[in-house]
Amino acid sequence: MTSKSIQIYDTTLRDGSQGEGVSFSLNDKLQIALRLAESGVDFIEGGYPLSNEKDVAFFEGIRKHDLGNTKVCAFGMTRRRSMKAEDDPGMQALVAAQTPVITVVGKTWDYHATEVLRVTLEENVDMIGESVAFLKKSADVIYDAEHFFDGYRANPKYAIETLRAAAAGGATTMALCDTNGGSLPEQIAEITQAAMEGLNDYPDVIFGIHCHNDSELAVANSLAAVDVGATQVQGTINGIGERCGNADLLSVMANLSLKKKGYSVLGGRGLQTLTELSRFVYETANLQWRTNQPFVGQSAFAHKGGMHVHAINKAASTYEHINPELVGNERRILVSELSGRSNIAAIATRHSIENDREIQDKILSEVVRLENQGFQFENAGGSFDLLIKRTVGTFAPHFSPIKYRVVAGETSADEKDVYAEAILKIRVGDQDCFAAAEGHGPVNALDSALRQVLLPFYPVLREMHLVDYKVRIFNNGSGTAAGTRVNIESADHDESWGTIGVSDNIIEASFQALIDSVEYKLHKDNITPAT
Ligand SMILES: CC(=O)SCCNC(=O)CCNC(=O)[C@H](O)C(C)(C)COP(=O)(O)OP(=O)(O)OC[C@H]1O[C@@H](n2cnc3c(N)ncnc32)[C@H](O)[C@@H]1OP(=O)(O)O
Ligand SMILES: CC(=O)C(=O)O
Repeated sequence: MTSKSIQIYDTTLRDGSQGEGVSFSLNDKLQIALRLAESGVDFIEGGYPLSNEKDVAFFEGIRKHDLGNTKVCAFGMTRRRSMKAEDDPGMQALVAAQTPVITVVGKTWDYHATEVLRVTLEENVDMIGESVAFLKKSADVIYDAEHFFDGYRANPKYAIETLRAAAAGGATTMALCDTNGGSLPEQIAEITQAAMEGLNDYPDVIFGIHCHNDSELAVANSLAAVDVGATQVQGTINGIGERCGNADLLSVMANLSLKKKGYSVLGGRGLQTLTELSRFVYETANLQWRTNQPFVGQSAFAHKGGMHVHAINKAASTYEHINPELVGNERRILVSELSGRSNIAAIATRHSIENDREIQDKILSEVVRLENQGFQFENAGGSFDLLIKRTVGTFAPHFSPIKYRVVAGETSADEKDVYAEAILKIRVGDQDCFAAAEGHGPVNALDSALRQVLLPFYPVLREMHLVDYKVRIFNNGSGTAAGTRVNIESADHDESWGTIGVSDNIIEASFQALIDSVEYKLHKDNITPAT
């Protein structure tokens, strides 16, 4: 059976940028557009040229790149009331963007026409028809029917009349928008079908769907529209966008390709780039990853419960709806107080303890004991690795701390210059070594002092650096004072690893995490301890 190709219309750079906390630079926009084109999306809505200079510059910049089959669209609204289309600055800006496709949004809900635009219903229809006809002289036109589903429920005849005006003006695609994100899948299906019937004398017009996620249904609603014949889905990468966001195109594409029968996206190319694309957009937008994001999230295939891991080790499909590799993601096994032996065995294969139930039990009880004190090993793979080595008896310390002192304060009341100094005594081999260092803060000073002492013995430590430092205050439930948990993320050229420290004292917790981070590096590189 040949599959039906569904066009993927990405509006990360326009509707996505309307999400709270999202602000793309010009370079971010260009980089994301190039990345989207590499993945093979059909359309990239690059921005709103009437809105700001950055979006104008984006259209100038992106023209210099070959995007293959991907088409760039400029976005704008229909002409203003009481104005000819050709005189409207918004229309002129759209044409000046010189894109092969222009997407123009119009009002389809009678209430919006009269209450928001303050025009008669007839003038709104004229605004739509005339705007599309004017733009059509320069580019293909996609018509975004704003509030189509609410509009149809309020006044079906009028909503269809607005679509017909766009079709008569020459729009090739009717993108039906659930702008307020309040519709249910069955409503989307029924109203999309009604729209198609209302335009059945325009057989070349295709239908698209543009859903917002206010009812947490944007992906389901997009799929419902496809079920009844929509052949274009609009959305954003990671679902970023106005209010609760847009349909997450990553989930839409994965569901269409892997779950629903008979559809293909991205020209039939594999979906293995989706996870990387998701992370690229998060990083570029400087947004926190949504770890439990379906398909592409870090936790999407992370298994924690002991019974789950036990089953996964026998057959992955017992607790996985798809093979994570299909979307470029990976399986992760977590270790915690909820673990059974299976978690330990699965995660510790490189320690050759898969079949040693006694050692597995010992490790497990050590994990439970430490988690009781506030440790968490889910994001501290480096510390967990050392815990296994210590339990198995293969841990060989490369140094032992004897004492440290950290001082922090202000240099002068006037300048308010904050300083931190650390003094450290540690034993390396048979030598007691001292170091003193300054830093931007107490942890930075300690790190510098530690490196000062250790580098002459272990030059390989030059390769590693700290990537992230997180502090969490927790109450361990014992009724005593709150504890401090410090997580450090370190990296070298080929790996990153997390370590953890827990104490009543933030400096002590940080020092523990620092020590583990250095020991992990030295162990993983098989560096022999100095004598
Ligand atoms: C559903 C969507 O997401 S649509 C996209 C929404 N995105 C954005 O708004 C981001 C970009 N927007 C902007 O930069 C600005 O709002 C601009 C440049 C478009 C307009 O700015 P301003 O001229 O200062 O107007 P403002 O934003 O206050 O109001 C919108 C104007 O557009 C009119 N308008 C709104 N929708 C339409 C439409 N579909 N067709 C014609 N006019 C419209 C409104 O009536 C109002 O005009 P008025 O002040 O004469 O009544
Ligand atoms: C066009 C658009 O973004 C909307 O109606 O939601």
